[in-house]
Amino acid sequence: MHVQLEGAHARHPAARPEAPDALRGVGLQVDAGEAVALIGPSGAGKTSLLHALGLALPLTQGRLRMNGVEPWALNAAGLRAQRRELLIAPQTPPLPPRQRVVTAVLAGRLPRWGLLKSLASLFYPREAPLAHAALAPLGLADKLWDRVDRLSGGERQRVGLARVLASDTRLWLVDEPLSALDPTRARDALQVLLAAARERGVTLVASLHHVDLALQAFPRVVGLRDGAVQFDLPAAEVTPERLAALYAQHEHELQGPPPVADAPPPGPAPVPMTCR
Ligand SMILES: Nc1ncnc2c1ncn2[C@@H]1O[C@H](COP(=O)(O)OP(=O)(O)OP(=O)(O)O)[C@@H](O)[C@H]1O
Repeated sequence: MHVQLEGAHARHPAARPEAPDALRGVGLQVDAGEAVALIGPSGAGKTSLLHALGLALPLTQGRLRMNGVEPWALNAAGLRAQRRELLIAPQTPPLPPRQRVVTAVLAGRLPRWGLLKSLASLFYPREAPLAHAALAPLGLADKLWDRVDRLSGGERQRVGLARVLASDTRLWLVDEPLSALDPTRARDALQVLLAAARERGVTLVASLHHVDLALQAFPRVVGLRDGAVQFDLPAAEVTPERLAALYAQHEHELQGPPPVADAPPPGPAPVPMTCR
């Protein structure tokens, strides 16, 4: 899907009146099948930009076009149809505690399924092979029938990515997909995501706190700060000087998130023993 933002301003409904807009005049054009990384310090507007592209945050000024169509000018049914073409993957995937992994992954298909098929899938997930195929490249094939609340944080995050792989949408908007993964898993998961998007011609826009990974893996990198695009360049042209300016006063974020220990979920609470 081709997406184009011009002079985009947006603010969150709950923003304090004196707070500046989350997006302040963003211009961005992404071709069908292109992969773009968003980087920038905390509060730069990366999530807001993904939500604006994902029709979850309306523009207060400017224009958004998707395949030449202005989605916010459509009627409610048209807007719903446009939303079915895209998937927003939040940093922490919303996974109900007792849900099975297979059901969580197949949720990536829900926008395409009718109500009956969606409900039936909750009780009898017929498309389990589809979920299995999405989990396998992320190293989670053996977790298909596990409960999500028995997974570690990193496994849950990879289930969120498997949900993206299982969807058949044309635009993937992925918000910091690697925060709970160790460096090797993060690199592998990113390669899986990029390869799948490339093979299927899906447009991929991903925000990343791992600046090194963004520069290594993505052909094009957009630097955001204070709700505006600071640079939009091929990764090879993003120099240390540009990064230093982008992260000025936030230098510690340039190192990426702190290393994670992907601990298994906490076990059952200890049972108190009483001695007579
Ligand atoms: N739900 C909200 N309500 C009000 N203001 C918000 C909300 N979410 C974000 N903002 C504000 O919008 C601005 C941009 O935030 P955003 O979350 O898009 O940044 P970000 O670059 O994704 O940050 P991070 O890297 O920390 O996730 C910030 O000033 C933030 O305080």
